[in-house]
Amino acid sequence: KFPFTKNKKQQTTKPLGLDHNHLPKHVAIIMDGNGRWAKNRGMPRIAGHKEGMGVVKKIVRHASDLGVKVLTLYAFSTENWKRPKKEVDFLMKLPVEFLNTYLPELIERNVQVQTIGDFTVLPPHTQKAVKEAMSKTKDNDGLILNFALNYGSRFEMVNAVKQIAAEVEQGDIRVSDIDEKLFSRHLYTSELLEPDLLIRTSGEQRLSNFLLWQLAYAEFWFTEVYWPDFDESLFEKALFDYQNRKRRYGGV
Ligand SMILES: CCc1cc(N2CCCCCC2)n2ncc(-c3ccc(F)cc3)c2n1
Repeated sequence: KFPFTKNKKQQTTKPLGLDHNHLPKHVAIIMDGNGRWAKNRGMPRIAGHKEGMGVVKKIVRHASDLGVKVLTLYAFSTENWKRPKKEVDFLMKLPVEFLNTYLPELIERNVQVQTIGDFTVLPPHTQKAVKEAMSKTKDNDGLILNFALNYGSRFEMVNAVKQIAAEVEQGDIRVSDIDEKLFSRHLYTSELLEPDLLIRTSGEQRLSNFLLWQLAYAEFWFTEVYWPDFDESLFEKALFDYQNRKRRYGGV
């Protein structure tokens, strides 16, 4: 007799906790809501960014402890240059401050710092701090902590098209060689696994020109919570929901 339950719908027990053996390998996060968080408290926007940086440290620790392989954080988009100069100057100091206080722990945790985005237009002090972190952690094989800095997905994709067109023009490749794999290899993320899960805070349900090609098959998880109020338990809830979406309860 088939093990069917009385009623048509398959009844299966839903796991209670996180299955540490089936975590998403690559989690991407749009850390949104820092300005609104500050505004609601009558504080300047930069206070929200500052608070948000503390949450980055907490979530990096937790992702590293859980065994997530890659964590990509949208820290600065190409659109963010339109913010007031004072705010942009503040934001451009955050990588320096973050690494001054946290690089030793990242090294101890075997974290490898990487970046995606058009790096060369960042201020020299920002570039210097991030380059130092990348070189000091390049041999680590723990969590890959990947910061999207001055990143824009459409710029990245047009850039790839230009590179590929130039390779065809030079005769390095033929048009018939161009396929999805070759295109992916011309993106900033060429060495990375594609994201399995995208998390976005503050209730916005948009991609905002983030990893448009790479997120083609990712699960999207949204929360109303502003990034400064995001924490380890919400992070685990996103991973738990991801696991329960990927599982099919008896169905195909
Ligand atoms: C360049 C703008 C920016 C903004 C920012 N925010 C503000 C916006 C989102 C909330 C988080 C705090 N963070 N937080 C960490 C970094 C960081 C970047 C590179 C690196 F190597 C180490 C740390 C960061 N960078």
